[in-house]
Amino acid sequence: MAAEKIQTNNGVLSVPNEPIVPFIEGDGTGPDIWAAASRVLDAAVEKAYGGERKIHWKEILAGEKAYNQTGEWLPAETLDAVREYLIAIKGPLTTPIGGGIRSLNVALRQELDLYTCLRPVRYFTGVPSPVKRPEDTNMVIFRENTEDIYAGIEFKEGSDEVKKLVAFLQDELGAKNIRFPETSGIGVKPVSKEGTERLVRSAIQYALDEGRKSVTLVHKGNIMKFTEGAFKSWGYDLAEREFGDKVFTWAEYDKIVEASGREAADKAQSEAEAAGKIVIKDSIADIFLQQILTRPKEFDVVATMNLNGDYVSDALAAQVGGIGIAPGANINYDTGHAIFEATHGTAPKYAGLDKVNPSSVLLSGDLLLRHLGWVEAADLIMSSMDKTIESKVVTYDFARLMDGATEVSCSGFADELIKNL
Ligand SMILES: NC(=O)C1=CN([C@@H]2O[C@H](COP(=O)(O)OP(=O)(O)OC[C@H]3O[C@@H](n4cnc5c(N)ncnc54)[C@H](OP(=O)(O)O)[C@@H]3O)[C@@H](O)[C@H]2O)C=CC1
Ligand SMILES: O=C(O)CCC(=O)C(=O)O
Ligand SMILES: [Mg+2]
Repeated sequence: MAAEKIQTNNGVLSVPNEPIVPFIEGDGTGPDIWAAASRVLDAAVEKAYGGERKIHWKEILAGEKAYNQTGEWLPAETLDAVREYLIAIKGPLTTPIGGGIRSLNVALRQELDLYTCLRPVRYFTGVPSPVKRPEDTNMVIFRENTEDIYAGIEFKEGSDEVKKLVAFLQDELGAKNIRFPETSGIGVKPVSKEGTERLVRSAIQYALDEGRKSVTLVHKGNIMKFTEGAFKSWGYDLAEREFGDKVFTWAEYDKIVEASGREAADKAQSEAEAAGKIVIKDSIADIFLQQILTRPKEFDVVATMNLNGDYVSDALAAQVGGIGIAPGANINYDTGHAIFEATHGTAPKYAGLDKVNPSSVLLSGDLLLRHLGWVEAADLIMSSMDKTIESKVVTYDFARLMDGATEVSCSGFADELIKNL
C-alpha cells in the first residue's frame, strides 16, 4: 500500500492506513527525544494493527537544523507541508532571550492559526511528585494560542516606536498617571471576542465529548478589565448562547442569587450537575494557582489566555511528575490543522546526552494517534507507560526522586517501553 495524505471532508478527518505525517526534529534535546519517541510510536502501531497500518514520517525543517541547511529558521516549505498534510508533530525549538529571532513555536501557531493549545495533565501511578495526592490532578488545559501579550507585539526601550506610543498614550488617550520612564519597553496585549469564543467553544465541546464535569475560565479580569475581564464575559456569554441546555454557568448562578438567594442558586447548580450539565465557572489567575495545589479535584477543563496558559501548563505538569511527562497539541478545530508537541523546551544542557525523558513527545504522539482515531495503538502506549513506570525503570528526572529506581537513558527508556507494549 502507498503512503497517502490525511484529508478532511466537511470537518471530518479522513485517515488512510499509511498516512504521511511531517515531523520537526527540534533543537537541543529534540533529536534524542524524537528518535526515542518515534520508535515507540512505530512499534505500537505495528503491534496494534499487525502491519495493516503504518505512519510514514516526513521530515520538515525548522530551527537550527533549518537555518544550517537553508539559511532560514522557518522555511516556507515547512509551513506549506503542514498546510498540505494537515497533521504534524514537532520537537522543541530554541528561542533566544531578550533579543534575536522571535519564537518559531509561536510563529508556527500564528501562521497556521492553531488557536487551541491543548495540554492534558494526568498522573501515572508511581511517578514521583511534590504533592501528597498527585492522582487528584486530572485537568486539560485549553490555552488560547494566537493572541495576548504572547503574540509578540513589543517595542524596545529607547526606540522611536516607544516614543511615539508613549506620546500617543499620554496626549491622546489620557494615560497621565502612569510612569513612563524613558527606559520603558512596551508590549501590547490584544484579546479579541472571536479569539476568545473559538477557544472557549473548543473547550466546552471537548468537555461534552469527553464527559468532563466543568470548564473553568482562568483570567486576571479584575486588573486587566478589557482583555482578561472581557475573556471571562465573552466566555460566559458564548457558553449560554451556544450550549444553553448543556451547561450551567456561574453567571446564571449569580443571577439566581440576586433574584432568589444563595440557597436557590446552590440548588439550581446541584440539579444541573445531577442532570449531567457542565458547570462553566471562572477563577482569578492568582488564586487559581493556589487552588490547583490545595483543591485540584475542583478543576477539570481549564480555558485561559496565552500567557496564563503557558505558566499554568508548567505548574500543573510539576504536580503530576514534571515537564518530562507533559504532552500537548496545537489545533485549529475549523480547518483540521494540528501540530502535536511537548510542553517543555529544548533543555539545552542535556542536548545530545541521550538522557532526558522522551515521554512528553511520546505522549504528544499518543494524542496524535487518538486524533487520527488509532485508539488501539494509543492504548498500547499508555499501558506500556504504566507498566514501565511501575517497574521503576525510568529516566534521570524520575530516578532522582524515586527510591529503588533503575535509571536508563532516553533511548533505553524507549527500549523498555517497546518491550512492555
Ligand atoms: N514549544 C517549545 O518548543 C518550547 C521551547 N522552549 C524553548 O526551550 C529553550 C529552553 O527553555 P527552558 O526554559 O530552559 O525550559 P526547558 O523546558 O527546555 O527545560 C527546563 C528544565 O526542564 C526539565 N526538562 C525539560 N525537558 C525535559 C525532559 N524531556 N525530560 C526531563 N526533564 C526535562 C529539565 O530540568 P532539570 O534541570 O531539573 O533536569 C530542564 O533543565 C528556550 O529557548 C525556550 O524558549 C521552551 C518551552 C517550549
Ligand atoms: O516558544 C518558546 O520558546 C516558548 C514556548 C512555550 O514556553 C510554550 O509554548 O509553552
Ligand atoms: Mg511554556
